[in-house]
Parts: sequence; C-alpha cells; structure tokens
Amino acid sequence: MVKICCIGAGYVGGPTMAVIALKCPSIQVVVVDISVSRITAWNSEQLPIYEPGLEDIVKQCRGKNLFFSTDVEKNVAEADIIFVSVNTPTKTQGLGAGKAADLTYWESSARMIADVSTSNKIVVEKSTVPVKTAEAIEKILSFNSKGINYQILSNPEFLAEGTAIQDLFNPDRVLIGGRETPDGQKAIQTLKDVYAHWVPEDRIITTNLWSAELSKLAANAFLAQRISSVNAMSALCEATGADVSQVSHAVGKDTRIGSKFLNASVGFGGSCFQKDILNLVYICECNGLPEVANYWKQVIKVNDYQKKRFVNRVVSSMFNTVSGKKIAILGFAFKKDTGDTRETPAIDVCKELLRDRARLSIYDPQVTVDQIQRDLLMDKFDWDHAVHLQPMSPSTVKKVSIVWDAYEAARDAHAICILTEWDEFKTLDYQRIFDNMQKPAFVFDGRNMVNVKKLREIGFIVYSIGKPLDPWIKDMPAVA
Ligand SMILES: NC(=O)c1ccc[n+]([C@@H]2O[C@H](COP(=O)([O-])OP(=O)(O)OC[C@H]3O[C@@H](n4cnc5c(N)ncnc54)[C@H](O)[C@@H]3O)[C@@H](O)[C@H]2O)c1
Ligand SMILES: O=c1ccn([C@@H]2O[C@H](COP(=O)(O)OP(=O)(O)O[C@H]3O[C@H](CO)[C@@H](O)[C@H](O)[C@H]3O)[C@@H](O)[C@H]2O)c(=O)[nH]1
Repeated sequence: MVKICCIGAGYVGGPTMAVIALKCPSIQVVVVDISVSRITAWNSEQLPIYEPGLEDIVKQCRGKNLFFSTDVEKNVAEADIIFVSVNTPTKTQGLGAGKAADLTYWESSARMIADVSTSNKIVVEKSTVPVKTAEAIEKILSFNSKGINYQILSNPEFLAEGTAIQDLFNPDRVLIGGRETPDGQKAIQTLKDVYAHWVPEDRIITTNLWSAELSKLAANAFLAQRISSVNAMSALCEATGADVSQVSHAVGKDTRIGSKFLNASVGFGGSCFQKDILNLVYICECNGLPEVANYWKQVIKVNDYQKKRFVNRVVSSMFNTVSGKKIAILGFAFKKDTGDTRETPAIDVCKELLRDRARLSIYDPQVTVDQIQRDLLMDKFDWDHAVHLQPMSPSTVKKVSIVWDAYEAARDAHAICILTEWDEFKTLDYQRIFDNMQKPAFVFDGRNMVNVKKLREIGFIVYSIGKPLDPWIKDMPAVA
C-alpha cells in the first residue's frame, strides 16, 4: 500500500488529503501537524475549517485510509510520498521584510524529513514557494541524506476557499514539476498515478521544477490583476456615470478576455493573493528586474486604494464624521462560504473606521468573536505566523460589538457596510432594517449585491462600488 504523509493540516493539507483518500482507497493518507488543537479538531465532530462538502468526505474516510496525527516524525518516516503543505507567510522582520516569503516552517520540515527518514522519499512542494525553493530543499536533504534518494516535486495547489472540494474534484489542471532526470521523471509518474485515480490525463500537466513553482505565483498574480483592473475601472465609473457591472459584462463577453473574476469589490482578500504577489515582486527585484517588480506592485497598490476609497466614501457621505456613530458591518470573512479572515478587506475597513472613532457592530455567520477581536488587534502579516507570535488572549477592542444576527447589528445604526457576499444578505428584510436605523440611513455595499433601486425606494442612501452615485453621495466627494 502506498503511504502518503502530508505535513500541515491547514486549509490546503486537510481538504486535499481528504479528497486523495476518498478517490484512492488503496492509498493510506496521514495528515500531520505540530498544532495539537488543529489535529484534535480534525479528529472531532467540529472540523477546524469550514468548507462546503468537506465534513462528509472526512466522515467517510477518517479511520479507514485517512488519519490525522501529531506524531509527525513517525508518519514522515513511514511514508513513500511526503506532501509539505505548511504556511509560507510574508517575512515580518529582517532581509526582505514585508515582501519575501518566510520559509522557516518549510525549512524546518525539510530538516525534520532528513533527520527521520530511513527509506527513499518523494517530497512534494504543496505550499506556495518562491521559484527555486526546490533547489534549496534538495540541498538540505542531500547534505543530510545518509544514502537516501530524495526526489523533489513541485505540485502547487490551485483550490480556492469556499469551493475547495469542487475545485479538487474537478481541477482545471494539476501541475507537477520535477527534475528532467530518469529518477525525476519516475517520481513525476508516481504522483501522476495518484491524481489519475480521478483527474483526466490531459489535465495533468508536467513541467520542469522552476516552471511549476513560478506558474503558481503567476496564476495568482494574473487573477489578482483582473480584480485590480476592474476595481480601478470602478473608480472611473463612479466619476463618469458608467456602471461597472455593465462594463465588465461587455468586456467579459470578449472570449479572449472571459467573464470570470471581473466583479468589482471593496478589494481582494485571502491568505494568498497579496502574499504571493509581494513574493513575486521580491523575486523580480532580486533578479534585477525593477520594472517587472513595479508592474506587479501596482496590483497591490490599487487594492489598497480600493479599500481606502471605500472607507472615504463612508466617512465623507456621513458629513465627514463617524465619531460615536454605530456602523453595522455585515460580513467579515474574505469571501463567502468560508470562516477564513486572513487579509480580509474587512480588517482594513474596520480599523480605518475605528480610527475615525466609529462604533462597530459586526455580524458574520462563520467567523468567531475571538477571531474578529484577534484580527483587529494584530499587526499586518502576523496572522500567518505561529500562534505564539499572535496576541494570545486578545483584550476586547473597545467600540466593537460582535453579534449573531444582521438585524441586531443594524439596530440603531447610522450605516451598514456589506463586506462579504454571504447569500443571506441578499434576502434580508431591508424595510425592517431601515425602520430600526437612525436617519438618514446609509448602505455601503462593498460587494455589489443589494438591489439598489429597491433600497432607494425604501429610503436608504446607497453606495454601490462602481455604480452611478446617489445624488447625496455625489455632492460629498471622497477626498483622501
Ligand atoms: N489557503 C488556500 O486557499 C491556499 C491555496 C493554495 C495554496 N496555498 C498555499 O499552501 C500553503 C499552506 O496554506 P494553508 O492555507 O493551508 O496554511 P495553514 O496555515 O492553514 O496551514 C499550515 C499548517 O502547517 C502547520 N505547520 C507549520 N510548520 C509545521 C511543521 N514544521 N510541522 C508540522 N506542521 C507544521 C501549521 O501548524 C498549520 O496548521 C501556503 O504556502 C499557501 O500559500 C493556500
Ligand atoms: O471577481 C472577483 C473575484 C474575487 N474577488 C475577491 O478576491 C479574493 C480571492 O478570492 P478567490 O480567488 O476566489 O479565493 P482564494 O481562496 O483566495 O483563492 C485564490 O488563491 C488561492 C491560494 O493561492 C489559489 O489557489 C486560488 O486559485 C485563487 O483563486 C476574495 O476576497 C474575493 O472576494 C473579487 O473581489 N472579485
């Protein structure tokens, strides 16, 4: 029986290994992690991450050919294929701080593999890493090899949160990079055989190591670039009376451009886009390519501009002051169908509003009170580091209440900001909400999901990203 061990039981390690276990009953899969609480949760009724469809799969396979364990060394030693799916955050200190990927967790995993291995291994980079990381890992392993043959493969993951299971069941492509030697090609074939249990062969792409590593960064940069492009257009739409939804529909109808990923928003979030583009920028700079670095840097700058622009709209519309005013925040996760808040635009928006002395009442169906408190206290990039580097028992952020109902959040509020596109926000009783709010009552829709016409009929003053402006808002330009 082929034995797979995955180091890192996070948003990638957990779902990908669960799907491999489901699709390959003849393979034994063990997911290991140094975090005892995470492993305990994977072995419990309450999984550590919320992902539609995941619970069913875990329940089907757990205890049969899918196991979660904190016994990292034993399971690594016994495995034939080791996936490394640990976090690769942005460095917060030292050389490359604020840009370069921090490979501390990756390197310690590689050293541990070298320490405990007694048989040949295929080591698979599942984490998103800088191009050429495989070479560094090869060096660590070969300097400590004790005669063991290690083959390193790059197999970046393209799943998106909220649709992870769907993406894993039916991937656009599976990418495997390896050495162009006979041993390298043999290792590629072994991994290909795993995916071939359910992925059609023509969707399994094989490349050299560096192309696979770089393709992951490139794919995320291209995706994020589309959002920054449409968000940049949204500012111009507001200035000219064009409607960004109509513009993206018209643009996306061109089959060369395509319609996906053209929704204007308060900004992209999530643990990957910003981190991976910063990483790409740093790699370009290190390779003496400042023009290329600046090109990609602009994607992040436009994203920051979009978040700032949204807050400016809120404050300027409300007579340039939100001091002491209650503002309801609907949605805190970085997108719907996940409880993940890493780099969510809600953090920046909330922090800015708090700086302007607003009182916030936050509602999200999947994010815990503790997580929101932690996020509002944490410094940039700290979220992706070990727990001991994060505020341990967050003291309550004053002026923030976290409630479990959108109506409660909006009661007596002056304004509502919609920051995550949860489906339930489409069907709220906005008349009831309006009746219980201070007047004038504002809705700032950061996800373009409300029916603007209906809400204006109720009496709301509505701001929707990139849409023709309410006359009220038009007269109050958002100047930074
Ligand atoms: N989240 C996504 O949607 C996504 C998608 C594609 C790729 N990625 C990439 O995959 C990687 C993992 O992302 P994630 O979101 O799953 O991260 P995560 O933080 O949810 O999980 C990483 C896990 O690795 C564990 N870990 C760290 N060092 C360890 C060690 N030495 N031994 C054992 N366990 C260790 C941590 O405790 C943590 O539970 C990152 O490189 C990320 O960029 C993420
Ligand atoms: O038209 C759009 C599409 C997305 N977003 C926002 O962009 C962010 C990222 O969304 P999405 O890409 O769907 O989720 P992620 O889970 O971050 O997935 C991205 O990052 C992963 C980690 O690298 C990759 O594996 C995926 O392919 C890539 O889509 C979220 O805040 C979305 O709300 C928009 O604002 N407009």
